[in-house]
Amino acid sequence: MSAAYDAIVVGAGQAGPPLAVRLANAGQRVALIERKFLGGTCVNTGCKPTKTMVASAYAARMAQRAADYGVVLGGAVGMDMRRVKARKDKVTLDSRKSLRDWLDGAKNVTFVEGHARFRSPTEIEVDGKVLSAGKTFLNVGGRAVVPDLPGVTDINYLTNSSILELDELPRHLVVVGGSYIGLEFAQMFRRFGSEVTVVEKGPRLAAREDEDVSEAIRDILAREGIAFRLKAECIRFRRQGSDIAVGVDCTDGSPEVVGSHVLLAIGRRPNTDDLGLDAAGVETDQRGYVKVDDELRTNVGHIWAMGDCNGRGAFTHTAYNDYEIVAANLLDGDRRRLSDRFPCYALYTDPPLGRVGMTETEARKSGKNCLIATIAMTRVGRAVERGETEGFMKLLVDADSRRILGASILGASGDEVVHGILDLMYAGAKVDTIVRSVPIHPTVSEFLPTVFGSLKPLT
Ligand SMILES: Cc1cc2nc3c(=O)[nH]c(=O)nc-3n(C[C@H](O)[C@H](O)[C@H](O)COP(=O)(O)OP(=O)(O)OC[C@H]3O[C@@H](n4cnc5c(N)ncnc54)[C@H](O)[C@@H]3O)c2cc1C
Ligand SMILES: NC(=O)c1ccc[n+]([C@@H]2O[C@H](COP(=O)([O-])OP(=O)(O)OC[C@H]3O[C@@H](n4cnc5c(N)ncnc54)[C@H](O)[C@@H]3O)[C@@H](O)[C@H]2O)c1
Repeated sequence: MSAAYDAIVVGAGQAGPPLAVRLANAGQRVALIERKFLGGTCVNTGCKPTKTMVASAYAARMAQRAADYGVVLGGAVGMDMRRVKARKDKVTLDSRKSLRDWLDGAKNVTFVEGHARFRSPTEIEVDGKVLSAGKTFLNVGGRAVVPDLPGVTDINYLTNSSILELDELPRHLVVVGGSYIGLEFAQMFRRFGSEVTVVEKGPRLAAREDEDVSEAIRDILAREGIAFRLKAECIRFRRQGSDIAVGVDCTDGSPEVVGSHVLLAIGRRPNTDDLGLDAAGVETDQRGYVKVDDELRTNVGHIWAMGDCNGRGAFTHTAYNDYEIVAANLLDGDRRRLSDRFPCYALYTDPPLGRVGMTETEARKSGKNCLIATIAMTRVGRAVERGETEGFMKLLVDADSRRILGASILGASGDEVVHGILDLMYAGAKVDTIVRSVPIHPTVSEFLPTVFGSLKPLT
């Protein structure tokens, strides 16, 4: 028995549900298939739970620093990890429920629970039931990489999913991987009161960023008491009583770090290995990401791939934008393109790093005639008033076109401030526009005209 639809959407992450509803509202019969939780990674094991816990960690930090602000607390600051978890669970469950309510209210969308696998280019099997459709949209996301490192199967390691289930405080959390996921969890648990060591195989943290940004992030986190073991080449694990010994073989320091818990945060892989893509003839690259064109179409004309599984973005906003691109082209006659998008994201350490466009390293490699300006957050009045003066801003401009090339804003509200720059880039405006703007005082953003006004050649 096979059920026929106009469209099948596989995966209810950030792109699948809105596309299913748009197609259904346009009169198409749509099946939306999800094997686990509505909302996918972001809602259940990614952005939402982590940023909710980052908020708890910020509150803990402010309580620990209360005396700096003249606030007298009744006693020592402590954590109730069960309440931290309960708060996080509520935010996640509320979000999942509101998505469920929205989909329940959508006409023409059939929600199918189970694991989807292609049987042919137009047929998908879910728990023995076959669904067919003229168009299929993949939104299957990704999962944590579990490396094939010696001893890894002998220990109880944590990933970004299982660490969210902890309702106790790790005595010593060893975080393997010093990038976005690792650093957010490292700072969070340090603020909750754990001893934390970050083990990174590369020579620096967040290696996609400029070296000065990586250094500043490391300094900020080290001042909070996080230990780092960089250039950790031969990582291996062994049990030591109830603890876990992580072999790091760094060039200096002890060859082992012994912790009570280990978090693996060494990257993500797409959920495309168990999707039967061969049966559909859909091509992937060497790492398993589905190959797509500028409109997110795969090599099979009636199959599209959106979100993390296409390797063209790794964020919630890029997955959602993929939905917008597909919907615009299919339903609105609006030729939106992947190549219209500027890279942008934030790292939610505190202070956060807001990023858009090129890094300084990329600007140098571009061969363009570039201008650069920087300012330390110690010079930003609002940051001083808030007692949050760590970090700096770095801005890059094309000297010939006077268009903004990129920005790294590591500092108080850096994740928000960067949007003023992002908006100008989308507007195609010259930097002179912002130099003449009159911003509100006192804000962190008010320094943008001043900094853009002090551009120097990038030598
Ligand atoms: C710890 C962490 C923190 C993050 N923080 C941020 C952040 O602050 N900001 C940000 O922008 N991004 C963040 N991200 C990244 C963000 O979560 C992802 O980029 C985003 O969720 C990708 O959405 P997606 O729709 O592509 O896939 P997903 O959200 O992963 O959804 C895919 C869905 O498909 C389902 N699925 C997979 N295979 C099948 C199948 N065969 N059959 C049926 N269903 C299937 C899965 O169960 C899942 O529900 C974070 C990620 C992590 C891990
Ligand atoms: N704020 C955000 O938007 C946010 C937050 C978290 C995650 N994410 C998304 O999740 C994705 C994955 O993040 P991630 O931090 O897991 O991966 P990543 O690919 O960004 O970084 C992995 C890190 O692990 C290191 N590494 C790799 N193998 C190792 C090994 N064997 N031992 C030690 N270190 C090793 C790498 O050198 C790198 O520094 C990101 O690309 C991002 O898109 C986004």
